[in-house]
Amino acid sequence: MVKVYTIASGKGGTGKTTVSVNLGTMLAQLGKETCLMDADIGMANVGLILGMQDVPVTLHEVLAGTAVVSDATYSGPAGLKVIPSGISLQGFQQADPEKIRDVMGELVKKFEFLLIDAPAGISRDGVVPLAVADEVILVVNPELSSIVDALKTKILTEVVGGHVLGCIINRVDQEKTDVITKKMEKVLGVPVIGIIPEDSNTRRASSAKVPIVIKYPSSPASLAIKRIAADLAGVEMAEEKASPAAKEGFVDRFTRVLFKRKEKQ
Ligand SMILES: Nc1ncnc2c1ncn2[C@@H]1O[C@H](COP(=O)(O)OP(=O)(O)OP(=O)(O)O)[C@@H](O)[C@H]1O
Repeated sequence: MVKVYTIASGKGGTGKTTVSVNLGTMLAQLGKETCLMDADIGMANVGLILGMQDVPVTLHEVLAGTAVVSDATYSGPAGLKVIPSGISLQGFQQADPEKIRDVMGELVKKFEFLLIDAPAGISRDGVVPLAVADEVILVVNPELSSIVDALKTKILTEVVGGHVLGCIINRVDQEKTDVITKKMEKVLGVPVIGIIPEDSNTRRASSAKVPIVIKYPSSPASLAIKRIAADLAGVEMAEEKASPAAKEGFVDRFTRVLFKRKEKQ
């Protein structure tokens, strides 16, 4: 039986796409047939994060009725199947978000897990992914504005007949984990299903266009994402120790030295 999760936020930039890409990759690595669809059709990022920005057919064409789902499905890391959205404004204008229901109808026959990266904010194209999922997962940062916007998304999900499984708190200062968990559960009224620490390797992995769970598998954020994926997949995972931040690479070191010199001049 397929399980459909929509990864939503409310406020933009909370790490929704990072979580979607890495959870999808981990589920695939755990041997689950998994597909990630970028339903953020106005501000698509999945393709950019995975280096698929130049693919010829995207979800835009499928939602415009000029291509079929299989034409827009690509192989990603660890065997994850990816349906990226396009980045053109014209493609966005021609895409009909209501058609996501038809796309899902096809995908649910083929996969064990379908992850949908939803748009941030409250918009017409954002409502369908909230309504069609089995469960919605909110990705929220510890800041008040992020919590308030996540609460609005939770309420909207319920209004359209969807269900929120819980929230993932991303970019957490590890020393404040207990306080923030209690606060989040109280304000949002949903369980915290994962806590991902602030981790500079996230940005490095994103620049390299490789999911952090593959590029830096022992990094603190990777370990947190692996735990969430294992819980969703219902598999036991041995405890792994986080390794310190990745060593500075040659390019980083070169840039740092170069800029230091320039600053001194
Ligand atoms: N745990 C983390 N530690 C440090 N940086 C992070 C973490 N998670 C995400 N980021 C960084 O935060 C930025 C925003 O992440 P991302 O693009 O995933 O957010 P988003 O919610 O999908 O944004 P949008 O609303 O624009 O779609 C990126 O630069 C990403 O590398």
